Amino acid sequence: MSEKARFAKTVLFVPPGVDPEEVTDEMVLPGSNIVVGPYAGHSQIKEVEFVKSSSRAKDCPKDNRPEFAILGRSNVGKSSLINALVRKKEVALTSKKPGKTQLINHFLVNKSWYIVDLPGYGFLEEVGLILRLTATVLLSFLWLFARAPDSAKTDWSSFTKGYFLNRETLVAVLLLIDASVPPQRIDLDCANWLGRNNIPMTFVFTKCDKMKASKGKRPDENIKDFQELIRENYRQHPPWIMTSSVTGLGRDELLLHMSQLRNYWDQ
Ligand SMILES: Nc1nc2c(ncn2[C@@H]2O[C@H](COP(=O)(O)OP(=O)(O)OP(=O)(O)O)[C@@H](O)[C@H]2O)c(=O)[nH]1
Ligand SMILES: [Mg+2]
Repeated sequence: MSEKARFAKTVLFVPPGVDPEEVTDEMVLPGSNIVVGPYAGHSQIKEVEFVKSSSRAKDCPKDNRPEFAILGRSNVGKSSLINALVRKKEVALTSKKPGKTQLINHFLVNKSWYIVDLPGYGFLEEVGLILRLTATVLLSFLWLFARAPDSAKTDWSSFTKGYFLNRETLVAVLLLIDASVPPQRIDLDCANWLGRNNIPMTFVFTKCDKMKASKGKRPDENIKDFQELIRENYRQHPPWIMTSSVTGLGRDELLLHMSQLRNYWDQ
């Protein structure tokens, strides 16, 4: 294998249908490590329709359409990203106040594929303390490795395991990472968990417009730090892309990337 192909294979995301030896700079989407291949196609969103909220994987739509799950810490910008992709203000609002059993929200795009809005991880709701989706993932670590209580076990099996591990139509998880702050343990844990379970993911770095580093590092530096922490766990680096819901940075590129993943999955 040539040096170039080795570089392409370890640093870039080379999609199906592309020979790493043939990758050129023009094939890499700006602000990302994503190579565009022959499966990329129509990517713009014309129509979005809220379909349903589900609390368990088995309650999710069963029509076999491909889907992307949006996952990330609370406040990372999940709803803003969905609204930016869709170019509508109100679409993701439906998921703003999920009831305690309404955790997985399906939006049907162009009558052909789904965007799935999941609640943010990293916080507990007030009284009654319902652990929302990925808090459950994290509790499940405790359960697996440190014997958390039975309730965690129940949540784990019925929810996290049920959705991420058994959802056959899941094309990829878009794991949102706030690029305006240094790498967070909770995000790294989540990425590593997905990686260990072979669940395809794309890192979507949000808030990349926050370039004025009054204190701390710039987004590109935080992104580099995050990649380095992730690198050792993967033979091939997962796709990543810089976005901003404020400036629209990365929007069209992310949609194009999603189209190639979807079309390959769908063939
Ligand atoms: N500067 C900047 N701010 C952003 C961006 N995306 C989101 N925000 C802000 O970050 C805050 C949280 O955004 P949301 O989209 O509500 O975050 P969320 O991940 O859906 O949060 P939860 O639903 O609570 O899990 C809001 O104040 C947004 O205006 C971005 O790209 N740039
Ligand atoms: Mg939200």
